[in-house]
Amino acid sequence: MAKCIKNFESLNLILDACFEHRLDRQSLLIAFGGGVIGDMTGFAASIYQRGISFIQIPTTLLAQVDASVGGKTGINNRYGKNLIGSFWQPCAVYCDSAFLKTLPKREFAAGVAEIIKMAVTFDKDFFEWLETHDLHDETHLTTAIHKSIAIKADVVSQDETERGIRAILNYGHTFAHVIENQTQYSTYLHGEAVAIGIVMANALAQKLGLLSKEEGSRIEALLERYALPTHYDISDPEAFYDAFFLDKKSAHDKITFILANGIGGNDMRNNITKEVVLEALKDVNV
Ligand SMILES: O=C(O)C(=O)C[C@@H](O)[C@H](O)[C@H](O)COP(=O)(O)O
Ligand SMILES: [Zn+2]
Repeated sequence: MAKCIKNFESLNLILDACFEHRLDRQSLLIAFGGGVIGDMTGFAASIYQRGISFIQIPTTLLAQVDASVGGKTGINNRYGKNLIGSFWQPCAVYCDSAFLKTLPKREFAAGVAEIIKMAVTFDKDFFEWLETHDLHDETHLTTAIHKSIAIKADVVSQDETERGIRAILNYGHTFAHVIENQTQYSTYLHGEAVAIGIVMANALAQKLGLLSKEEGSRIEALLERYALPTHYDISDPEAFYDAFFLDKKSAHDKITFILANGIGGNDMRNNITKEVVLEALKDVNV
């Protein structure tokens, strides 16, 4: 699976190629591929000779609706996901839905998970539209891509470096990143881990009275309609909990959880006790 190449070794290969081809500060890198390629190319562009331009040509659904937009770049290390990186905006993002025609089913579903993420946290009407429209239909897919990019662009334009509202785009990710790291980026695609993370975050939101059981079930049903995984066996809840502290949203020993506040709403909480979090994890670990 591609995520295991998002590391220092691959980054070095890109930088070496830049030097070998004598790229200069006027040069331009083109990230042509999925989210991993975009994240690594963007990061290389941000540090090569203190920063050169790059453009994104995303070829997966996940990269088109999410990863290519907003300028988050980076790599993973043994401590966790995307822990080394930069904010570096592409000078353009070109999305062509023709690339999606040959996308493997799992890759397609992984992108849908990020679309659902945006609908749940920002747009109830969009969520209800997703419940009644099949994204395997090309016209519906195009509508969903436009809508997701619009939501993301709106959020990023308010908070480019994630000091506030942009963190909402991390709904499901606090859990997903731990799952991805624990499984060495080789079991789940990023969007699949996000789908599981959304269900875990929803269990927590339900414990806090932010989300009803019925709303949680609707979200889970929509994820399952695209054959996305919604369950992960947590073998060691304490270790799972401890891993949250490496999340970039945690500060001063406090973990910030991004939660749905009803469908179409969101909330950020950094005062949830460990006991409540562990209880929520227990609820989904059956
Ligand atoms: O663009 C954002 O902001 C996001 O959080 C989008 C996420 O879907 C994406 O996976 C992002 O790379 C996660 O960022 P991170 O800061 O949690 O590593
Ligand atoms: Zn993501």
